Amino acid sequence: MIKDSVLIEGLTIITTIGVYDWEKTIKQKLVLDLEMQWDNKPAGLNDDVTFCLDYAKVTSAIENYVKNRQFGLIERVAEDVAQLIINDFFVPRVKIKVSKPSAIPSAKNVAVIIERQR
Ligand SMILES: Nc1nc2c(c(=O)[nH]1)N=C([C@H](O)[C@@H](O)CO)CN2
Repeated sequence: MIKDSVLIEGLTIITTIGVYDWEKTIKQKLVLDLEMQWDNKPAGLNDDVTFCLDYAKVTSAIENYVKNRQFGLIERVAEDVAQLIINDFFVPRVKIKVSKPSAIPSAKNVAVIIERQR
């Protein structure tokens, strides 16, 4: 059982997100927090980037995917990003929090959290 992970925290992406018509004509901020299960031992022992889950490459893939699409629910963003990480980066398990901090003026934040595995 692998207990190691790679994190990406506070990843801010501006995109088209929301269920209402007025939201489909504007861009809003999402913030993603990710915990990706990964065995960090080979990378650590060899000090070799080829063994690691490269958080820079994962970040670029997520940014390119999310900012160039239109979504209704933040749940959909979470599901799509989970599948991208599992399928393209061979991550066995991922936990994702998607926040939409501007959604509810009287709330500091709203978010969903999902966990998915290959
Ligand atoms: N669980 C969710 N509830 C709501 C969402 C959502 O994405 N997930 N979205 C909206 C609207 O788009 C809202 O953000 C507009 O302020 C409402 N509820």
